[in-house]
Amino acid sequence: MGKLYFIINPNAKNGYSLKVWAKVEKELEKQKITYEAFLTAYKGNGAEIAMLLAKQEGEVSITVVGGDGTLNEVVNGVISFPNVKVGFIPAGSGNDFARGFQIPRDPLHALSVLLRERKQEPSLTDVGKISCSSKEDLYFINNMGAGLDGLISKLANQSKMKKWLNKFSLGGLVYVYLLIKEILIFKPTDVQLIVDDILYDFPATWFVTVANQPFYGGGMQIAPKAKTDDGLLNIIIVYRLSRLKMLSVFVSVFWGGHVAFKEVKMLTGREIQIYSSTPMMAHADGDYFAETPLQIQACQQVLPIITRGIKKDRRQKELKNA
Ligand SMILES: Nc1ncnc2c1ncn2[C@@H]1O[C@H](COP(=O)(O)OP(=O)(O)OP(=O)(O)O)[C@@H](O)[C@H]1O
Repeated sequence: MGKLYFIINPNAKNGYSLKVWAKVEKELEKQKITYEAFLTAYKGNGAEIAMLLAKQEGEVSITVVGGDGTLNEVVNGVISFPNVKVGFIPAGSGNDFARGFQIPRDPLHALSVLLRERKQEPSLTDVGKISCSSKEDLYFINNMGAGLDGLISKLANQSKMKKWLNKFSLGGLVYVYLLIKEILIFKPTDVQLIVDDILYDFPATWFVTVANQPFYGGGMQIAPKAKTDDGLLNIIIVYRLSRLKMLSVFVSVFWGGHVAFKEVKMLTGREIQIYSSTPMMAHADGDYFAETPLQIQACQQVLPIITRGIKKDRRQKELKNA
């Protein structure tokens, strides 16, 4: 069993992460568990710390205390090191990873699952790899999106209102506000997708989301059928619909009802190319990344993670098929 490392984003959810970490640290000391902790100092530092830790010989466990953005950094830092297992204690404002991988929201409960599960074989999760001409490849563990959601990620991350609302645990409202505002002015564009060598044309497209797990944007079920270890990415395309209907699609995403709209197309695939008539902004795990054109590839079961979620899902499937 490798040494336990923690990477904490002290700014996640406006410093709420430090309260979470204080609870976790107290419990680790109570249980006399050896660990080492690092606070990130700036954006991108989580990936650097994770990569340095990963370069050690033997098995290493790195647990993120923060939000999905810091987790994304750590995933990118360790992706080429199979000796690293990644854990997560949710302390951010969105926490979609925790939802999708069944990690408890309560810090001490999440820690007890982590301490138990790290003694077991890790679960292997798929991740997506995004390539484009202007930047290095970037991996995502939850989802990526191009179009309206990419634009909103960019605006939300720059927003002063999000910081202020986070003080009252209401940071998520910024996304709702930006979404309603942008729905009124956003200009949809024509999109061509190539999914596993098949070409699809989507006129007047609002967004294309590529998901590895069901949850997105702080609890919306964008891809209700997504599985994290099937080697497939779930693609959701929302196109050719009025601004008013776009609003109803958005509301219905909270319970996964958007799949019933004829303007919402669901596909699955391993290799996806996104082209658009005008460039679409894209995010990876909620952080703005680049613009279209983009290539996305599913990487099957490449990342060991410490969670009970995938194994529980698989056991249920095996029981159903027995
Ligand atoms: N010390 C730091 N200073 C500034 N930015 C940081 C730091 N550490 C991490 N980041 C970046 O801050 C962004 C947000 O972090 P994180 O996701 O952990 O918290 P959050 O926004 O509160 O939660 P969520 O992503 O779940 O909404 C990420 O893009 C991450 O890369």
